[in-house]
Amino acid sequence: MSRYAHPAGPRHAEVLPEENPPRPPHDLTELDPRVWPGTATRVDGEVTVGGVGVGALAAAHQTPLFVLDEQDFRARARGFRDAFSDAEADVYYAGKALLTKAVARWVREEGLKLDVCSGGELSVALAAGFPPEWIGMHGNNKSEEELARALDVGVGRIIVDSFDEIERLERLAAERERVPEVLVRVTTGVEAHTHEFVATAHDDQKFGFALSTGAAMEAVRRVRAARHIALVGLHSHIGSQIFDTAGFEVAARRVTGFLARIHSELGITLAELDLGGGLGIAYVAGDDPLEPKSIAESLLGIVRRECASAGVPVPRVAVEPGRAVSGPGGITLYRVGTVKDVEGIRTYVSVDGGMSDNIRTALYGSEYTCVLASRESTAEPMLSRLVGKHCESGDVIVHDLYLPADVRPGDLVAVAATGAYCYSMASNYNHVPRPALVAVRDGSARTLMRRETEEDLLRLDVG
Ligand SMILES: Cc1ncc(COP(=O)(O)O)c(C=O)c1O
Ligand SMILES: N[C@@H](CCCC[NH3+])C(=O)O
Repeated sequence: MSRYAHPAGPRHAEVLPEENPPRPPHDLTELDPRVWPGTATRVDGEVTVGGVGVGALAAAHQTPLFVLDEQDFRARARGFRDAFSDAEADVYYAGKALLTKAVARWVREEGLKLDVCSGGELSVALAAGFPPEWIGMHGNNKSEEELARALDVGVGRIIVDSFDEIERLERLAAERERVPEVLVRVTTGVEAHTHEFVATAHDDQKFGFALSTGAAMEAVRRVRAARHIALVGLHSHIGSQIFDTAGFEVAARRVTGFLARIHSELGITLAELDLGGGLGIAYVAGDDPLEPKSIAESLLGIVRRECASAGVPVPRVAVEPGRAVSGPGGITLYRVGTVKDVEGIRTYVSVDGGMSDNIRTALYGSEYTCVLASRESTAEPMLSRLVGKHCESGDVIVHDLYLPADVRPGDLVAVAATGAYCYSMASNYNHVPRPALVAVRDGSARTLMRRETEEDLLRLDVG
């Protein structure tokens, strides 16, 4: 049974009073600028992004289609760089959110560094000509091959995450007569206000060394004792899609306090403090993300104050935003295939993608905004569920949304804020080829990732 009742629409006359339904928006055609890419607008009723209409995009590149507003991406990258420029802090774009060769080049051109967390992400960065010394390498279980490659290409820094890794890195570095710079990843015990799957600073999880158990201090000691590893700093990342400053602030205070403790107990001055990523973005109306400038002021202020009161030099600060750079500029276009009214319950609008191009709804219960994009309609709002084509009833893209009641097969719908963690988490479930990713700018579209074909899928099947 539905959780929601439709207030008035013809398709949902029966009222299911378990909970209040979401209210229909005043205007189903509106593109809320907080949620949609900077250049998104309607022209003669059709949604356009980067000056290109969705109809033309779908005709040229088929659907589903990831569309990325290059101007929006670059502006957000610059926004972070500028927000942290006073302190000469480093901004590392977290490539896990979305990484292609073109994206890596934009990141470089906008003056950001790059955080990678696998050999695959590292290869994309290197293939794009990204300077290795501007790359930070993450991962809680980096393989020998990944660490060896990071050393061989000379990545700027490695963030160590386990005692096994410290030993492994020391051995690999000694074999190569190299001395990589490392940061120790610390878990500060902060309970970030976000989905439990994306919170990363509480003690009971796989990342980092806990401050509370003494593991973090032990890691610092071991790295110091290792002859082929240079300890340059500490790293803390509390989680992702976070809206309130409190979690960031408490973590910054604790990790700076730890830096001061290292200074007083071990006589070591650490030069770098990386406070990770995690800034939330607006997925639906009412989401109220923090501005890079305000978070920069608050974090830098805390680090300076804590250092001053402990009498330690202020370290160079780094942050690692991913979602907040690539998320808002991306949309996904789908073509409606079937519209099924489940009498008295709701209407299921099925599109030609689903959980293989957006797993976030199924995985985290994420919310999204979706509009009819190929045309405007004055039909009344119909409470709908946007679902995919996969063989899974949890294959939902948007649980509850209002679409015009005349939505029909052939229409294009657009889902907003899919630039982060959608393409990068895409799969081939049900042997569905992954969509193309195109960048739009100044009226033209450029393919960044071509659509996968069935031949691509069969190529791997060598049995
Ligand atoms: C270590 C680290 N840095 C940065 C990020 C980027 O996070 P976000 O995309 O939320 O900014 C993540 C992902 O949560 C992460 O694990
Ligand atoms: N993949 C997650 C965020 C995790 C980021 C990596 N630590 C998301 O879509 O929200």
